[in-house]
Amino acid sequence: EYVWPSKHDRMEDLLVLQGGYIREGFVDGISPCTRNPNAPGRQTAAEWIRTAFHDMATFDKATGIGGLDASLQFETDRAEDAGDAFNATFGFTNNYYSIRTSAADLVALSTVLAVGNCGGPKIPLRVGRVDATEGGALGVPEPQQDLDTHKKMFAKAGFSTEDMIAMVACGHTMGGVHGKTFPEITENNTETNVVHFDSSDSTFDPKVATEYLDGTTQNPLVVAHNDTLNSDKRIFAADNNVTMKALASDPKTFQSMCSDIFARMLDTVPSTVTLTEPLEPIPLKPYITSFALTNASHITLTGRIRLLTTSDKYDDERITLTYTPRFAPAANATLDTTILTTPANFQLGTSNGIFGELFKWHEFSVALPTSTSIKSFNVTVTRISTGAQTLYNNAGRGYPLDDTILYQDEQSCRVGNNATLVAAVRKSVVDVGTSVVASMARKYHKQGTIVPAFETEEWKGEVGKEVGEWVLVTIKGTQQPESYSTHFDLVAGESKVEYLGTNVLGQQQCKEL
Ligand code: HEM
Repeated sequence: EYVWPSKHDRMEDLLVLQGGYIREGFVDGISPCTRNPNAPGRQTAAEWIRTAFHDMATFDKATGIGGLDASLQFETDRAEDAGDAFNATFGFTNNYYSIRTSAADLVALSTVLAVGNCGGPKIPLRVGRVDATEGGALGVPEPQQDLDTHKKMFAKAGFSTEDMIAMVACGHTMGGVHGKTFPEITENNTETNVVHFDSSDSTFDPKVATEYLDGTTQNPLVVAHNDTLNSDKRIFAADNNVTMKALASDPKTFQSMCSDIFARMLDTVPSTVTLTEPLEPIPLKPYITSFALTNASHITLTGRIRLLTTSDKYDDERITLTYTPRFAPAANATLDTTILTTPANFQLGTSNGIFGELFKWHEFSVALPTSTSIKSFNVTVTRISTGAQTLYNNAGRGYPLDDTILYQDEQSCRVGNNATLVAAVRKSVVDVGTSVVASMARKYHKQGTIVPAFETEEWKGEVGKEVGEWVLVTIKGTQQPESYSTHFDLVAGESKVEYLGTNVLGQQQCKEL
């Protein structure tokens, strides 16, 4: 069962928040499916799928080395990885790349979205892939190799002949062969020339199989004049067309066979990596945008609740939070522990995914007394029309908040390359000598790849003035432009605020508290 917060929350956002009020918009990179508006002849959805295959293809099942690990980022000048697709894909995934979203997970996500957005099935997305730090083995299949070589290559990676046929056919329902990269196949080397694998090159459908079987195919890897280059022709016929006939039998079978084989392709990872269960849209997910002191007597809690909903229900819900204070109120005092939320309005206050997910956002911002503070909250969703209530309590634990260390976002900023981060840390923790640090995921350029690498830097804090029961700790460090958009944790002993973004620091001034 999902427990908030999770270190995979960000990947879930990237999977499900494609449009509407709060959106990550990963899928924008492949809209439309038909073409890349900035590069004639190219089709980004097809490039993303091909990227996953090339990255995975050199897996060695016997040793557990290779697989989907983004080692392809170091291999893009190899002859077997010809074309613009790979650097373009990593260039795009870089926009979402972070200490919690590995390049390899983003490549897997991009295939799931490319297939799902362009008429294909919903491939389950597991996450937790770890990026390679250097290039791996050679061994991506090339068209001029014979069938026996291809069978051995796929077998080495853990796939049977039938698997190979399905994987290649499902892959080659999108896109085509570029004259610029493979002029010997297309016999036309102009920049924008592309010969598609089937007549519906931007739709994930069985035409690659039906046209092959009915003899109308124009697939350049089936009908090339130089038969040596006809790798699809040899592969598709490798089991006497049994698998191709199954793929062509009906669109549903095609979709489910492709989903199965692509899931296995994406989940081919180094044996040292453990993947999660497939990500599913989380029914109710809180987002805390600020949890910080406003003064000695008040702590501000600002955030949003994202509720998975349906189109006939999204404006029929009221959401309230009920919180548990960290300290009981004085005997004669009463404490209202209800936090009201307001439904977001802009763009109906909803966000959507590409697999029919619909979410409604409800927002809150409250000033809570520091004397009692907050330890956790539960969320109640009330259907206005019927009065029916549902309680969300984070698998029985409540949604936790730790006020031991608070990130004072308004007091933090970056001027030039000089970043100042301010934390408010409980006096009781500072007084016993606990050091307060920022653990900064510095990004830096690494030779031979366009994907930056991470190095965790520790920035030490300096104790400053007291604000009620807290002490302000100022943490200074320098950031080069490549790290303007990265993440850090604030740490005081056992207490942490994790995965805070640096991208807004440059747009604000450090305000005094
Ligand atoms: C023996 C195995 C394979 C061979 C020899 C092969 C060969 C090729 C070649 C020569 C191209 C043209 C690339 C270009 O001009 O940019 C291509 C494109 C493509 N391949 Fe494969 N491929 C194989 C397997 C696969 C598999 C298993 C997948 C996916 C699961 C896949 C997905 C794609 C896609 C989507 C394209 C179109 C790319 C675009 O339009 O930019 N291929 N393949």
